[in-house]
Amino acid sequence: MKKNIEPCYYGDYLQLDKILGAQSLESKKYGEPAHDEMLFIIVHQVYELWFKQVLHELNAVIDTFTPERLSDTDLIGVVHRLNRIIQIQQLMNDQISVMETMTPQQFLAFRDYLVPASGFQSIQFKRLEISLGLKREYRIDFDKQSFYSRLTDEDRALLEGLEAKPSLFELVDRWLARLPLLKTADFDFWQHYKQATDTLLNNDKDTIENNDTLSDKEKRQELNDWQSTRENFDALFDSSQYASLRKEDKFRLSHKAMLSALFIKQYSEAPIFNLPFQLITALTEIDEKLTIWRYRHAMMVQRMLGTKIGTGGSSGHHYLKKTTESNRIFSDFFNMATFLLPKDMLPPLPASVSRYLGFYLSESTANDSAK
Ligand code: HEM
Ligand SMILES: N[C@@H](CC(=O)c1ccccc1NC=O)C(=O)O
Repeated sequence: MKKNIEPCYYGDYLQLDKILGAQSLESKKYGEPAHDEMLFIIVHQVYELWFKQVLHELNAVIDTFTPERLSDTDLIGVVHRLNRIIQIQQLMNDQISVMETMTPQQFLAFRDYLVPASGFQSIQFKRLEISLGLKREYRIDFDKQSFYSRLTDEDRALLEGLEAKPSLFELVDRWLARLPLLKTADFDFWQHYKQATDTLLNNDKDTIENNDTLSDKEKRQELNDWQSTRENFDALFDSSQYASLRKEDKFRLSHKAMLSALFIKQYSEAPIFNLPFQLITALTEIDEKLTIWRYRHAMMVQRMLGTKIGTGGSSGHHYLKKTTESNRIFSDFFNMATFLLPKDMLPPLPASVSRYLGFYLSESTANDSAK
């Protein structure tokens, strides 16, 4: 690092004149200044700053994943950055309660001045969703049309450009799919796994059938649910069945990525899988925290507006509540728990597998030609 020549001054360094001079109340322009609009503006500005930081980390993670191969040192950096994002998300979720100190009536004192603006126009939030992996086809119907119609041409072009690039979801999928975890010469995990899951599933079926506390209707319902779990399990061993369930959006990960992730989760305590496991866990956490934010925001909206429509033209609370479940990105990592076996049902990992994977995971892009 070089020695600084000019003295640095706090306010100049942070450009506080710009930041602290950027709160102009709409209500004041109309000659009716509303005390609480200051809070409304500052809370949104703080969110946008955190979005900026989250995007900064996320873009760095995406850049790391973009080359074909990833070294384990790269993976350490990725997990570190994702964990930083998670901490910021926690803060963003907690921040909702600061906004909620404003009462619905205090909000109504300036709300009409904001039409037709709304969070729909937060480009950084949309960038975050798209970069994580939320494609237009996954958005709910209202959002499919409205998503782009309320933006300036410039913003629309920016988001459409981003949609055309690989998202973190796609990059992680590709990385997982390339890990050679499926079969080695002396170890066929999947054959063993299939036998073990058959035993587990049949036990569950017996439990339902012999449960006298269930009515016939309840029993039928539980057996139906059991049947669809059975189909999901079968699809793990049958790529064409997997593909058809994937078409119905039952799975989003590719078949190979799904199996790799499952393998990693099963053997998460093996040192060689620990970093990949931390990656999967961090992505799960990011999805969960974003879902919690959507839910808390939707609750706040209900509290502020009841069932009034939004300034952005949506149905308000109802629309936002729907997006909490439908805008999930890494839901496969959550549902994967369905397929996990207890440790005592797992075959031990042969040393050859660890050695082989150890080589693969610690290999860097530069070493490719040496392979
Ligand atoms: C009094 C507080 C708030 C109310 C009543 C409110 C209300 C709403 C409503 C009704 C929508 C749906 C769009 C519409 O039709 O208007 C929306 C969307 C949105 N709001 Fe808020 N909001 C509030 C605070 C915030 C804050 C603090 C943020 C932080 C940045 C935020 C970010 C967003 C985002 C990103 C969307 C788009 C969500 C999506 O499309 O999935 N809102 N808000
Ligand atoms: N959509 C909100 C207004 C609102 O919350 C808002 C308005 C302008 C800029 C940001 C906003 N925040 C989140 O939607 C409403 O319908 O009251």
